[in-house]
Amino acid sequence: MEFRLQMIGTGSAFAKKYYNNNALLMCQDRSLLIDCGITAPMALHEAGRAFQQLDGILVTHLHADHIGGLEEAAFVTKFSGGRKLRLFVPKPLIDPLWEHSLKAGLEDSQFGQDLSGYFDVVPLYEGEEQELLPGIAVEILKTDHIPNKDSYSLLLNGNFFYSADVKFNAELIISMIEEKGCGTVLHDCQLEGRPTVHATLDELLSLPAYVQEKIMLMHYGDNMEDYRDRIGSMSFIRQRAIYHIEKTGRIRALSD
Ligand SMILES: Nc1ccn([C@@H]2O[C@@H]3COP(=O)(O)O[C@H]3[C@H]2O)c(=O)n1
Ligand SMILES: [Zn+2]
Ligand SMILES: [Zn+2]
Repeated sequence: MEFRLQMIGTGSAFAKKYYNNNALLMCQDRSLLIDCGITAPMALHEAGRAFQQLDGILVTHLHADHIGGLEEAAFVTKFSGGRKLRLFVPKPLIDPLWEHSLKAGLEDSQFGQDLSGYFDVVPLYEGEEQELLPGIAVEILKTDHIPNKDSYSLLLNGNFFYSADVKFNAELIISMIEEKGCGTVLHDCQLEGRPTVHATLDELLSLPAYVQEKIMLMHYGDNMEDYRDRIGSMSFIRQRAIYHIEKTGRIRALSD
């Protein structure tokens, strides 16, 4: 199935010019947010949308640029009288998301003793393709980001790879293209400095050109424009532009 994608933010964790790297997926009249960082409430608002209009939110890992907006999402949907949002969470992250991130703000003896007080929680499991919206399915892939912290990349509709936050892993990227037949790899990117917890630009530039051609870079720093001519055969995905994802997993811009 085809779908549309709009990055409401494309910035690295501490970027100021770009919002947190969070993605809106749209299919028919439904929409789902991949990650909901600190800046997501403002970024969604600027994209002309509100949490109450979403059909769900998916969480890839527990850094604040990916979950820091969930308290607002919970409160505004809970008290707007609308329906609960579906919250798609890899199973191992469900308890820590509540206990270590959201409980302090959301625990309420009347309204919320756990995540289910605010969201319809849908656990995601490795090795299973699960439907997020009619027309959009996901398989979560546990990937390496921070030692001993669970973090997941996403394979959407079997042929669109969304890295979320991950260290460079050439085998993973190449297998997504060669074995899964991915039309697009949307990858996080640390533009400068030595490798720490993200793929660096230099590491991604070590990939063969036919692989780079399928890579779009996200989660970049405020100085992204300085790198426009230094990204080989890759390209940058643009904040707030709307893209069409074809049945083949290939991406094409629909708007600026
Ligand atoms: N071991 C770590 C852990 C975190 N960090 C920085 O903190 C950010 C948290 O969000 P992120 O998007 O995963 O990017 C992380 C690094 O910039 C880092 O540089 N090294
Ligand atoms: Zn991040
Ligand atoms: Zn992270």
